[in-house]
Amino acid sequence: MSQLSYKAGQLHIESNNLSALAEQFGTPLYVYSKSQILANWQKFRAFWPSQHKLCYAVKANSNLAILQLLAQHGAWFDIVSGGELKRVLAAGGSANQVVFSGVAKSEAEIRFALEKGIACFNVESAAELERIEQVARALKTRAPVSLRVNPDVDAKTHPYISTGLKANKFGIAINDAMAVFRRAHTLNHIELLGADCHIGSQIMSDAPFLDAAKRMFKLLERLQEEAIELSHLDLGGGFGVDYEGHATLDLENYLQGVIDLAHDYPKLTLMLEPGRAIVGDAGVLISKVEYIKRSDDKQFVLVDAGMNDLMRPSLYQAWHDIVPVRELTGVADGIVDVVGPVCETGCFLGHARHLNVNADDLIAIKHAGAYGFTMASNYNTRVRPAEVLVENDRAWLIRERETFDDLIRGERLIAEE
Ligand SMILES: Cc1ncc(COP(=O)(O)O)c(C=O)c1O
Ligand SMILES: N[C@@H](CCCC[NH3+])C(=O)O
Repeated sequence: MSQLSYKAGQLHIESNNLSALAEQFGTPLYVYSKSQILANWQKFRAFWPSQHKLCYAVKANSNLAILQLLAQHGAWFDIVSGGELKRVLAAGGSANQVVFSGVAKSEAEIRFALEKGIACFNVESAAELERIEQVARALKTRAPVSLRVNPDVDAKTHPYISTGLKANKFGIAINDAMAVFRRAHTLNHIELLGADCHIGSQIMSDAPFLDAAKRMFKLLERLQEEAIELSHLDLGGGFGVDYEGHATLDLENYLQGVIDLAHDYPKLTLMLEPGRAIVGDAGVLISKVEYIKRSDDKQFVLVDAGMNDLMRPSLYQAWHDIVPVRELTGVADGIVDVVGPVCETGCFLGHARHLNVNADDLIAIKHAGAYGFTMASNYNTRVRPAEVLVENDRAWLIRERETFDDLIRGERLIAEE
C-alpha cells in the first residue's frame, strides 16, 4: 500500500504514526486509509464509463463509515444478506442502488428487500426464482431480478473462494440457464432485468474473467434470438490484490475487453462488484508482541492478534506481509513463526518469516482491509478489535473495541428452581 511508509524510523499510515494509534486505541487494531480506499475506487471509475455501475461488495469490509464513504462517492452495493442491506441503509445508502446476491435468501430477507425497494435480486437457482415470485405476488408487486449464471470457468484461485465452476454451489448452471430465463420471462411478478456471474475471488489473471464474460455475451445473444432483452449484465467481482508483491491483475485490459464485448449492446448497462480490490490494500492490522519463545530449532513470535481477528492465513493459508512498526536497521537474522493466542495450532499469521522483533514491539500485518474484520469472531471469548479510519493526520474511531459485556449480551443463566 502506498499509504504505508517509515518516517523517522516509525511506520506511518498516511501521516499517522501507527505506534501512536496503538497507544491511543489499543491492540489488536484495524487501521484503514481513506485516501487509499478512494484511490482504489477512482481507479475502477477511471476505466469504467460513468453509465456503468460499480457495486461495492459489502462483505469485504462492512464498517458503516466505509459504506458511508463509498455511498458518498456514488457507489452501488452488492449484498448477501438482509443484515448487509440494513448496514447499507444505516450508512445512508439507498436500497434502489443495491443488488442482492446469495445462494439461500430466506423468505424474510426477500420480503424485507422488496419492501425497501431493492434494485435487483441476483437469483441463484430456479427454486429461488419461484420463491421471489411468490413473495412479490403476496406483496402485490414485481421483483426486479437478474439470473446469476454459473459459467463453468476455472478462476485459478483457492478452491474455497472459487465460485464459477459447475462443482460450486453458486448460480444457475450455464446449460440450464436458458430454461430459467424463459421461465422468469413469463412470471407475472418478476421483472427480468439482467444476467450476472461471479467466478471467484482473489483472481490474478484477466483470462478467466474474459472467458466468463465471453460466455455471458454468448448467452445474451441466445436470449436476444428468443426476444428476451436484458437491460444489464453484471460480471461480479473477484479482482485480486497483490499480497505478495510480485503480480498484479491487468484491470484496465480486462475492463476494456468487457467494454469491447459490449460494443454491439449500446443500451446495456454493465455492472461490477469489486470488494477486496477497493479495501484490501487500504488496511493494516496492528498487533503487539507478547512474548518470544525460542527452542533449539524454532522461534515463535507470540502476538496479541489471532485467527479470530484475521482468519485468512488459517482458513486459506493466505500470505500477508508482516513488518515491524519500529523500522529495523540491518537484516533480520532469524526465521520465525508469527502466531496468535487462540488455542488452535492453526492460529497463525505467518510462518517462516524474517522478522526481528522483541516482546512489546508492534507489528503490522498488511493488506488486512478486506475480509479481515468482517470474518473476525469471538472464538476463545476474545473481543473483536477496534477499527480506525485515517486521512492525512486525522484519525476517526469507526468501531469501538468490543467489551466482555458485548460478548455475553443475550446469554442467560438458568434460574434456580
Ligand atoms: C457475488 C459476489 N460478488 C462480489 C464478490 C466480491 O468479491 P471480491 O472481494 O473478490 O471482489 C463476491 C465474493 O467473492 C461475491 O460472492
Ligand atoms: N473470504 C475470502 C473471500 C471470499 C469472497 C466471498 N465470496 C477471502 O478472505 O479471501
